[in-house]
Amino acid sequence: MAAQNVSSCFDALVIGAGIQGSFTAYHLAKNNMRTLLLEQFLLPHSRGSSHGQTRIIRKTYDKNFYTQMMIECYQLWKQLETEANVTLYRQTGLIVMAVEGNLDFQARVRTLVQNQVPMESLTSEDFSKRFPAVNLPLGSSAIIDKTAGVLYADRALKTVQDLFQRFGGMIRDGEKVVDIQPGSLVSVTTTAGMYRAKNLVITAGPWANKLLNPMRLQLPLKTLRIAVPYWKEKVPGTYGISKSFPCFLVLNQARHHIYGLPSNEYPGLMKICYHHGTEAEPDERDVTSQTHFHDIKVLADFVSEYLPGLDPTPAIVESCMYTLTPDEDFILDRHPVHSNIIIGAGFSGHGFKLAPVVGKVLCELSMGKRTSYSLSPFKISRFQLKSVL
Ligand SMILES: Cc1cc2nc3c(=O)[nH]c(=O)nc-3n(C[C@H](O)[C@H](O)[C@H](O)COP(=O)(O)OP(=O)(O)OC[C@H]3O[C@@H](n4cnc5c(N)ncnc54)[C@H](O)[C@@H]3O)c2cc1C
Ligand SMILES: O=C(O)[C@@H]1CCCC=N1
Repeated sequence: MAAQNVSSCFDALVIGAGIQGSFTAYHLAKNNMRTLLLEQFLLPHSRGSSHGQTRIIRKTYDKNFYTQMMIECYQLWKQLETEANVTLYRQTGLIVMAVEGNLDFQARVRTLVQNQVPMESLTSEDFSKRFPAVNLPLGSSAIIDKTAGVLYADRALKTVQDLFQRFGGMIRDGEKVVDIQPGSLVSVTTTAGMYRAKNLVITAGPWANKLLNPMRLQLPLKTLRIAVPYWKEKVPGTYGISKSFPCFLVLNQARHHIYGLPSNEYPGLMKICYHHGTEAEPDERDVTSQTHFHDIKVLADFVSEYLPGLDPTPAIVESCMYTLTPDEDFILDRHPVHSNIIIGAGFSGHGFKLAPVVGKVLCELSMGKRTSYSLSPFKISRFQLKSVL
């Protein structure tokens, strides 16, 4: 269908069909808003932050507001599974490990206790009995967040997009937004045509600042290319989901956290990542192959120390993007000048599990409703901006 024939004015237009934009569009369509979701690439694609087969879901957070949001996220993920009759979540539990006395660890335990999340503290004897294939260094603490698990990410993204369309929403992929003209009706020009909408939501992942620049807004975002390595089990199944091996998170063992998921998506291979990367433009993510070198070395040392049942050389390395804010909290707010332009950005490598609630509050902002959560941790005004009109 040519863009010119598409209904000329929408209630809402969402730019970016990653998990945040897709969930926003889903909630808007469920609220009977005539909604268009625009995506620069043909779907599905692997250039942004939402691709890949799995993500961790957990209530373990150091900040109470995320744990509170996660309580509703679990319900909304469940609802999505029911609406689409698919399985998106598998409970595995999450081991959290840190050096004794680590303040981040203590904050996470407090938040779990405060919110009555089922959890268990493990002594080192308990630990080695339960997880004989993991070396917990002397002087470490460990807990299990029992409700944590794996989200099937690619399947989840497609499910949200399918349901959005089932609720009457329209997706146009392979259309890059090249111009935005603010106003009471926002005009959006793509490589294929022009659309108008009463409200615009920008959820463009690592491309957010490129879209905001012409509107004189630059958020303090860093875009990082992230290595996604898979490590081979010496004995297949040692760390397997079918043997109930959990996800894990090691706090600041290196400079940044290290996390892993049980072997599942590629049989015999376990995904273990470093919660950091190298600064890169999203369109240049793959131009040099050398920059994963440091992160892989950190992970290889970790694997040798903690997970002796894995070969410490990755079998596969994929890539993904993070968009970091300085405090690693999200940006969920209105454009400071154009109040019918809503921004969801800076998901800082931990936004997938929270997307059902992120989408809900971006929808609420767009519809002028009172938001279900306080958005003060997510405001643009917490930063000193260089260039806002
Ligand atoms: C390796 C890795 C592991 C992670 N692990 C976890 C985890 O375990 N748990 C967790 O909760 N989170 C995790 N995350 C984070 C989570 O995946 C991200 O926070 C989330 O996917 C961000 O989604 P997004 O929609 O903001 O961005 P994206 O997925 O990048 O979506 C933005 C979309 O906007 C489109 N776009 C941009 N510009 C334009 C334009 N001009 N016109 C049209 N379309 C445009 C892009 O093409 C893209 O599709 C991980 C991330 C990575 C990279
Ligand atoms: O959000 C998650 O669970 C993962 C693991 C911890 C660091 C970031 N992403």
